[in-house]
Amino acid sequence: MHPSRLPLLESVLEAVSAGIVVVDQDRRIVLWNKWMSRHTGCAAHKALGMDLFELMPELRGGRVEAAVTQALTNHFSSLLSPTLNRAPFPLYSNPAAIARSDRMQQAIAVTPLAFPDGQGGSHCLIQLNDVSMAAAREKLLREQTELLRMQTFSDGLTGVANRRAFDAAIDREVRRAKRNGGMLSLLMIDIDHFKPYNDHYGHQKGDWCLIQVSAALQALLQRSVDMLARYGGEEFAVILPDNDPRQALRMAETLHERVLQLAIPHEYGGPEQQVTVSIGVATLQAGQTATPAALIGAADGALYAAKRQGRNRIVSALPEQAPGGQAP
Ligand SMILES: Nc1nc2c(ncn2[C@@H]2O[C@H](COP(=O)(O)OP(=O)(O)OP(=O)(O)O)[C@@H](O)[C@H]2O)c(=O)[nH]1
Repeated sequence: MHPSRLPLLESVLEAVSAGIVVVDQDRRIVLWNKWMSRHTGCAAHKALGMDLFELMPELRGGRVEAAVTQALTNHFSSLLSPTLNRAPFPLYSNPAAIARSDRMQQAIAVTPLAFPDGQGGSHCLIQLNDVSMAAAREKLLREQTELLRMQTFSDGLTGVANRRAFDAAIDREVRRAKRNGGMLSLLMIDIDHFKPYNDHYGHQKGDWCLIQVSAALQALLQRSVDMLARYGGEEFAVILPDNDPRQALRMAETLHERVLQLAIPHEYGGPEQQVTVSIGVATLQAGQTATPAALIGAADGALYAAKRQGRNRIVSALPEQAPGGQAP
C-alpha cells in the first residue's frame, strides 16, 4: 500500500460506525478503534497490548473465545448470530445505558487476517455492530404479530377463543382422535331465555352476563387441551379431547352447576328466575368415522333437545356416522 494512504486508512478506522478489534496470535489487542473506546469506556491506550480475555474476562469460555481460537488456529471465520449471542461484549450505547446496565445488542463477525507477504503470524479481526434498533423493531413486530394473532383467534367481548379458533381446533382434534383411535367430546352450551334478558336488562347488561358466564366456564377447564369458544351470540362450545361420554357428561354437569352458582337474576328466565344454560353433549367414539360437522351437528341436536325439554338441563347424543363411513 502506498504510504500516503495509511493516514487515510487510520481515519476510516476511527470514523467507522462499528467496533474494530484486531488481536495477535497471543490474543493481545493490537487494534482498538474509537467506536470500541466510546462504547466500552476503555481507551485504546489501556486496551492495546492486553489479552482481550483478560480485559473482558466474561468472554472466556463463550462463543467469542471459541470463534477467536478457530480464527487463530484453523483460519475459520465465524458469524455470531445476534439471536443466540445478544450481548457478549460489555458495550453500551451511551452513559445512561451504562447506568441501566442495558447492553447494546451485537452482531459479531470474527475473521482470520491474512497478511499478503505471509509475515505477521496469525491475527484475528473482530467486527462488532450495534443491532439494538433492529432487535427492538423485531421485538415490536413480534409483539404486534402476537397481538394480531390473539385478536384473530379470540372473541372481542369475552376474551375466550372465537369461532375461527374453534373451527380450526375441532378440525384438528377430530383428525387427532381418528389418528390415535381416541375419543373426543364436544359440549354446546346456550344461555336460556337470553333474548328476554337483553330486552329486560339492556344490551350492556347482556354483554356483562356473557362475560360472567364465559369466565366461570373457562375457570373450570383445567387441562390445556380443553378449549372453550364462543360459538356465536349466546352459544358456547367446549372441546374435550380424550373424554368419553361419561367424563363429558360429568364436565357438562360441573359447568351447568357453576352457572347456577353465579345466581345471576333473570326475572324472565323461567321458573328459576336466574340465568341458566342448556347443554348438548356428543362424543366421537374410538374408531368411529365422523366429521367435525357430524360431531357439531350431534351436540347441537342434543342442545336443542335440551331446549325442547324445558331448558336448564343437559342432553347427551352420539354423533352421526359420516355418509359412506369415510371422513373427508
Ligand atoms: N348483549 C348481547 N346480546 C347478544 C349478543 N349476541 C347475541 N345476543 C342476543 O342473544 C339473544 C339470543 O336470543 P335467542 O336466539 O332468541 O335465544 P334465547 O332468547 O336465549 O332463547 P333460548 O335459547 O331458546 O332459550 C338475541 O337477543 C341476541 O341479540 C352479544 O354479544 N351481546
